[in-house]
Amino acid sequence: METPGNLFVVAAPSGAGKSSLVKALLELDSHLSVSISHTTRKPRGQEQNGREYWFVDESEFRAMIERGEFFEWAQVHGNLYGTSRKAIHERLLRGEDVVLEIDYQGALQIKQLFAYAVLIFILPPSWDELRQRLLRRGEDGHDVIEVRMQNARVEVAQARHFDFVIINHLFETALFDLKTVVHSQRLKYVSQCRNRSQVFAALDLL
Ligand SMILES: Nc1nc2c(ncn2[C@@H]2O[C@H](COP(=O)(O)OP(=O)(O)O)[C@@H](O)[C@H]2O)c(=O)[nH]1
Ligand SMILES: Nc1ncnc2c1ncn2[C@@H]1O[C@H](COP(=O)(O)OP(=O)(O)O)[C@@H](O)[C@H]1O
Repeated sequence: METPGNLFVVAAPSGAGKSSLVKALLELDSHLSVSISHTTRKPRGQEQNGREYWFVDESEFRAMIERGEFFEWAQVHGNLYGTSRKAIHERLLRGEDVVLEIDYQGALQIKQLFAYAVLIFILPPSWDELRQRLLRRGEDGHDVIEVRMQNARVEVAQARHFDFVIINHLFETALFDLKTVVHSQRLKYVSQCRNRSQVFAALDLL
């Protein structure tokens, strides 16, 4: 089999710019694909089932948990989110690089399963700017934004557990930083092959 691909995990408080950065990165990097999570959150205006997320109801999500279909899952801002095995495992086995856009709880679970995963945390330049971005995005109501601002304090405190922290002040600078992290990990590829194969063997993925 091929050597498993690189696994990048990007987490951030809501509104920091994580989705925008990952989208821009994917446009620049054809070797990278993004994992589509399952969520019980309702779709926003332009979101499509199977593109941003797989939108499911809570009973379906809980049945997937029971069947052991998730590598990780967590409750975030009152909704359930999870990365299905199906979403990433075949692609990693084919040697493709995969990026997960998930919260810090999921990121830490992934690190337990895949020690070689690279954890990247995106910070906003300030609390004020974070609120402005949530308001400008115009997708969430006042109450939802307040919950996200409160949760952001807890989330940002977790940044120290991550391998890299990128401040998204100027978008192009943050994108450059993200690209650099991805490229540097690829340069380490050869030295990590053995460890990666061992993890996959231990998880019965080979
Ligand atoms: N643990 C976990 N968190 C996820 C997953 N998918 C998305 N999230 C996180 O859930 C949070 C809310 O995501 P979303 O509702 O899209 O809001 P947004 O971050 O404001 O765009 C974000 O921190 C996401 O990174 C997943 O599969 N697992
Ligand atoms: N560096 C930046 N400067 C100004 N606005 C930004 C920057 N990065 C992202 N944004 C904007 O902030 C809002 C939130 O970004 P988004 O990518 O949806 O965040 P997240 O996925 O972290 O919740 C969007 O309207 C986006 O266009």
